[in-house]
Amino acid sequence: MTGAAPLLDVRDVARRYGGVTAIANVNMTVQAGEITGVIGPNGAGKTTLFNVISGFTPPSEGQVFWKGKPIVRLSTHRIARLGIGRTFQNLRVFPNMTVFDNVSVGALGHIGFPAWRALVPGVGQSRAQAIIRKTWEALDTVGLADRAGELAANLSYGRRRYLEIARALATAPELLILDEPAAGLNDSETAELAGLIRSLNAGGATILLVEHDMALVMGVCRRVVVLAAGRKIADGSPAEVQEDATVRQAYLGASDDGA
Ligand SMILES: Nc1ncnc2c1ncn2[C@@H]1O[C@H](COP(=O)(O)OP(=O)(O)OP(=O)(O)O)[C@@H](O)[C@H]1O
Repeated sequence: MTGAAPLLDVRDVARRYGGVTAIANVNMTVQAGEITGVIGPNGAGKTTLFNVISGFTPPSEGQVFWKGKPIVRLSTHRIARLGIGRTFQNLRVFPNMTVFDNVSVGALGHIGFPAWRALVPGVGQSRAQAIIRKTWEALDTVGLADRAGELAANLSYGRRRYLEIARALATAPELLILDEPAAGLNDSETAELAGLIRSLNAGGATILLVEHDMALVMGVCRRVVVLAAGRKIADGSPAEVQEDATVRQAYLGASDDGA
């Protein structure tokens, strides 16, 4: 643990859906510059935690601080603009739009482009240029620049995962939240993804990663938080959590943990 103030600080967060407690008493921090993993058996509450952090779900209890400021109850849009970008477990690619347009949607949401601005000479133009620049940068980072003009429907499943990452990158996130980015990828694609995650991190992005692929998590994360049945049961280095008896039990006890 470093003594520096965390970039993200999740405090005593709970989220209930009627009688179902998806997560409870969850505390965790993310330090700037780190790659932090969140693992846990199916239904452990990982996606719910990500949804709370990114504003897609309000917590029933608790607070989330971004650079020391509370962010719960801010809109997803505001949270994205503060610097938290995310991908989704289920791909949200628009198949009938080009690769470029799929990504520019992310840049547009971040930079903003109210319609009236397009009518003001100079103003509209500079915004449009910023959107185009951010879009190309993001496509370049994930290696999809040469396919910018193709329909997203033409991309393989693995490349669509990269497209989703590019869209999140186009919002210029300081914290990039990746929700099961390796789902559906084969071994070589997953190894390539590990390289991309490391290079994004080397380029300055702080990363929060939910994954079932243990080799990926243990290979790229410096810290791993383990959830089981909505509670945090471990938080430490990959070696520490792998040796943790409670973690082993949680996985052994899970009928289908996918790990
Ligand atoms: N909108 C919702 N309404 C009701 N229950 C929900 C809702 N979202 C999540 N839950 C429940 O909360 C619990 C945690 O779900 P969540 O999807 O966060 O787990 P997870 O760890 O991401 O699972 P997986 O690895 O299968 O994606 C589950 O019991 C789930 O059924």
